[in-house]
Amino acid sequence: MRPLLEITGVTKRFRGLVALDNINLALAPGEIVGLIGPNGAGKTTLVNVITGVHKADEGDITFSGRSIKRERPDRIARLGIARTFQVVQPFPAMTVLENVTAAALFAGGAASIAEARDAAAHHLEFCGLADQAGKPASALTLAGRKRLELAKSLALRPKLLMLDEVNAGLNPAEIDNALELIASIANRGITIFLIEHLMKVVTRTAQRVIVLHHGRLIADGPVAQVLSDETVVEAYLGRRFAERMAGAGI
Ligand SMILES: Nc1ncnc2c1ncn2[C@@H]1O[C@H](COP(=O)(O)OP(=O)(O)OP(=O)(O)O)[C@@H](O)[C@H]1O
Repeated sequence: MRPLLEITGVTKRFRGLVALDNINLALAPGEIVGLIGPNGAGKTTLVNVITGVHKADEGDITFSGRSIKRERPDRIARLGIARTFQVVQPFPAMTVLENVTAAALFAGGAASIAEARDAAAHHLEFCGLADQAGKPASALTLAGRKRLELAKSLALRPKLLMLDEVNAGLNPAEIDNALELIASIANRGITIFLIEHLMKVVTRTAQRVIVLHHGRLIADGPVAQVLSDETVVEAYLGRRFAERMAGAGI
């Protein structure tokens, strides 16, 4: 099957620092892929390069078969790549519904504001926020703001959704709920790239995991295989984690 996203030979430097070093990877339609790695490994830089926030110094990025390397971030978003941010930033004075309506209008395709509002209401329902629609976004809890972020992303009608630490700061019950929501988004055929520190999230949700370390891709494969990979254990996970995973039969 043709990959939805293909990254070939991508390098990104910040002055002397090589933040991404000759990265090659592909995401197939409908996959859930985890992206892990220690602080400073290059995870957010990779997302920023895919979304056009930073331009790659070398290499190419194709989406649905066409190069997006030189496209602007707004154009890339409209082509079907959405992302959430580590720090969620809704328009605080606008209602929850208005926030998602604004995203739907940005995406284009709605014939009128009323149509965008209807689509937004549908996304809020899907994300379990229908009863909060009339509240100002500032009134939401952190878990609520993360759901709002997901609803806004869905309003862009993405083919690829990149979730940057979407579970950070949530309690275990909230994480369970968020994972259920992520799985149901994937069930709609949306490819998910899950940038995570929480290993539990990756092992429970992703089929495949990619590991970055010092800007290099050091592993890419099925979750169980990567988590028992010697290089990954040494570079990132640590011996105790690997033993715990083996004990849990993962
Ligand atoms: N705009 C920038 N200017 C200069 N250096 C940057 C910039 N963005 C990232 N870097 C550097 O690039 C490297 C990779 O950073 P990046 O934020 O991509 O890592 P990360 O894996 O997302 O880390 P974390 O898990 O802490 O978010 C780091 O050394 C970082 O300091």
